[in-house]
Amino acid sequence: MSLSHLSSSGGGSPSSPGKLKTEKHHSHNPRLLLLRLKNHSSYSKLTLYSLFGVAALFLTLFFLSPSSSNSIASSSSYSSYSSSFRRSLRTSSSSSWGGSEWEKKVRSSARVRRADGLSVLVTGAAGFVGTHVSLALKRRGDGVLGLDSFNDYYDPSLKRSRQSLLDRAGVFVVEGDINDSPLLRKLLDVVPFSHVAHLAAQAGVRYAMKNPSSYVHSNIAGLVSLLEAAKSAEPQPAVVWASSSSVYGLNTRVPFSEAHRTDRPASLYAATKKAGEEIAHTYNHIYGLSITALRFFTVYGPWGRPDMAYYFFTKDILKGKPITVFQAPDGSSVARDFTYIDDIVHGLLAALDTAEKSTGVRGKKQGPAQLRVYNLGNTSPVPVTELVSILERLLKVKANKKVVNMPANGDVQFTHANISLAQRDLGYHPTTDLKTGLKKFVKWYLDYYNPITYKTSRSSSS
Ligand SMILES: O=C(O)[C@H]1O[C@H](OP(=O)(O)OP(=O)(O)OC[C@H]2O[C@@H](n3ccc(=O)[nH]c3=O)[C@H](O)[C@@H]2O)[C@H](O)[C@@H](O)[C@@H]1O
Repeated sequence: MSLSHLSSSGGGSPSSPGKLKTEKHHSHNPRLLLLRLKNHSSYSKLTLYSLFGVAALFLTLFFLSPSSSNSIASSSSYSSYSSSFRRSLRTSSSSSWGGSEWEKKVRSSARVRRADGLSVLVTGAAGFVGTHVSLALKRRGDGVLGLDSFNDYYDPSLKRSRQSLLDRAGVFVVEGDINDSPLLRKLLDVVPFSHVAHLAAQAGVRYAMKNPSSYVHSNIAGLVSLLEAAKSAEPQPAVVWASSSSVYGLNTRVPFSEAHRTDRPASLYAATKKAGEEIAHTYNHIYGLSITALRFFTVYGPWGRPDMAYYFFTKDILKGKPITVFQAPDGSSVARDFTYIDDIVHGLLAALDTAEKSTGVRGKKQGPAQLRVYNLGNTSPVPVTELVSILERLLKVKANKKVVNMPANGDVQFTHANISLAQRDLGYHPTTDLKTGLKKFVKWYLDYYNPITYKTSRSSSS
């Protein structure tokens, strides 16, 4: 239940708008409000009791939380705490941490099990890319600790399923927000991480018009909070983080190279990722943090993100619902350099493996540190119309397509990565074409959701 919902639910019965109005007028007098409520229906009493209940729960949780004493110490960390608290309320999840049992789990998850292995803090570990990266690191014997806020930007039950997968692989995911500075400090204190794979972010290009502040919260404030913790840690970890192909914005030179302009973002999402790259520069420059930004190009695959077109197209095609396919104003299709998750994981692990150590000691730079930016794309753009045709063939269902001109929603018409830099420095060689990758995605999707509609449509068409 959201706080806004709570605040709007106080007062009289929903079926008596007149009474509601009067109560609003006197709502500044709590005694009068109490008296009025006493004479009201049981519905009103219930509402009042639940309000008191939630307030009591809020206070209890606040004072019991291990981070509350730290949080009260400074007003900025207090506001970080309360914002993460609000977020966890919204997701009706608990984000308690601390204690010897908890520290034991943290250490055990982060324990390195191969010679010269890495110990990596993966933020956004229950996210799409975060899950795959955590599993791949764990498989090769690296120590991995996850951090995730489990927010409700998309179905949190999918994140919980990914968490179960991670749990079975021995990866513990701490529940918390990257803006919770005391928590970050604690994690970096308990484990001397060699690397941070920072994948927690507010993703999605078009959603930025609906909820702009969530982008500032996660992609700007959250990144600063993470880098602050990293620069003060002993040792300073090397940071590899997810930037985005969207930073190329209105760039028309193709394929997109790291040397091209990125100062014309087309969406707030892109602007926050671009700002992240500049923020990374300052932390590298002042504190000697080794930082690598990876510009991902429309990553897709099993365990993917339900807010992305390939995912919800699959869902809607199976349900027989119409899908909206964007086209450019001149009638040409929009296209994306769709990149398969396994290729991205290889690129990211190579970025971790080639990251040099940060140079700062006790928050002071001791010498120049590595600062890198790489495109991780597939180098082969595919029109969205073709994406739909592939899905139709794989699902054996015809899509109900509505082709419309691309709305002014922050989307760009075309993306295409030049990956020669990543090829040279990371040995990055994507190997999965869209058809092969979507086949794996569809197989996973049908397995995961086992949709009745799909079974019905197959049996009726055969
Ligand atoms: O490469 C990136 O940097 C970005 O890739 C994706 O963003 P996007 O490429 O817009 O991916 P989708 O939202 O899945 O859209 C894919 C294509 O489908 C099109 N589309 C989307 C939605 C829709 O209803 N119809 C439609 O034709 C879009 O215009 C786009 O060309 C991710 O959502 C971003 O988080 C990520 O940072």
